[in-house]
Amino acid sequence: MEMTIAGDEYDDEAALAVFDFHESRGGVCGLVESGVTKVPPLFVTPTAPISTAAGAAFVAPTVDLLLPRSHVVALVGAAARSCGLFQVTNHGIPAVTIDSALSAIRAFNEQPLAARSAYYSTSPTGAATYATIPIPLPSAGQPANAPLLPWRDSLSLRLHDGAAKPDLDHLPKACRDALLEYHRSMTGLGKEIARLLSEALGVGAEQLERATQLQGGLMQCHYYPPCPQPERVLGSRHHTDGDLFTVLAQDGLGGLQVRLDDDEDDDAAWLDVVPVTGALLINIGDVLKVVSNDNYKSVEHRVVIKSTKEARVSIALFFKPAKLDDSHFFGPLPELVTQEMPARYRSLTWPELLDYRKELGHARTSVDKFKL
Ligand SMILES: O=C(O)CCC(=O)C(=O)O
Ligand SMILES: [Fe+2]
Repeated sequence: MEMTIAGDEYDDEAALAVFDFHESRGGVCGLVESGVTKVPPLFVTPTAPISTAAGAAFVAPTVDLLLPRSHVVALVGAAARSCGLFQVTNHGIPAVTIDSALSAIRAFNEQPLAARSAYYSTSPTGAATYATIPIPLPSAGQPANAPLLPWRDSLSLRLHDGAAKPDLDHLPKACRDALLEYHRSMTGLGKEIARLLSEALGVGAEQLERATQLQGGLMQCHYYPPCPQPERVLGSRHHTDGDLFTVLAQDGLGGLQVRLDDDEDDDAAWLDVVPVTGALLINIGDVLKVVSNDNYKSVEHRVVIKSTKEARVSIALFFKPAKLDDSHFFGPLPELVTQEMPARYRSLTWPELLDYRKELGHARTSVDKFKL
């Protein structure tokens, strides 16, 4: 029986099917290993088939971090203003660190089910959880317009400021050392990106450095298995990231797409982000859109599945807002609020933003609720 999934609630049958899927604890990879030739209904996009063939290609603006600093700042600023996405090269992270981390994620996902299923959990707590994370349903009564589950298994690491040492013992052996090394190497780069984005706003490098939580945070290691019917699924539904910025590493397969025009609602507006060996992508998120008082864009993106044979791997490291002067609130930087450019947003907190995103099912490029 075909099950259609639309509207804003799971029906009983769908809820049961999702439950059974999670009970298998093997993720989408488990389905593929069991030899499915047809995508199960839970994963099918209710909209028209996705065009997964090479669409219009988009090479993200490239910033060579070894250029003179003033050039780098200008390039970062232009990219953050025009599209909210850029890639950095000569970033100082050894290629072997990135490659080892990507390989380790592959190894974790491709080990026998019994080894990976020990980490399977849909509740986002603890140092490491592995799951096919359901696509959030909007609670505001809008049509979901998305499958219930993405064609993706994610290993989520929650790494605190080095304080939570015991937690680290719970990280899976198959990938622990490589992922910790990758994570460690990112603190310096995160700081540098925050400083560059800050300078490019003309507010001095320290402003965003202070506003960004540079240690710890959430690192999601994504594994997108091959799919027998790629045009029927989504690796990730369209969304903007909620944080200040995200550093994304990926292998060479491709599948990440961006939509640069906010008003455009048609499938043809999606552009294939061309993977560039050795480069790291920087995605501007909703918090920075607010803090920059709309000087910067938070880019809408999604992931489609490109291959019936090969799995894609990526790592998203999210830099979220830090507590500033004992306050949990953030808002447009005072230096960016002028008579000509009044504050576009009121102050808000990170949990407030997360709640609002949940309400929308993460679907909109929007921090509208906080607009003044
Ligand atoms: O896998 C990717 O390329 C993107 C992942 C992503 O958008 C996210 O984790 O927020
Ligand atoms: Fe994202």
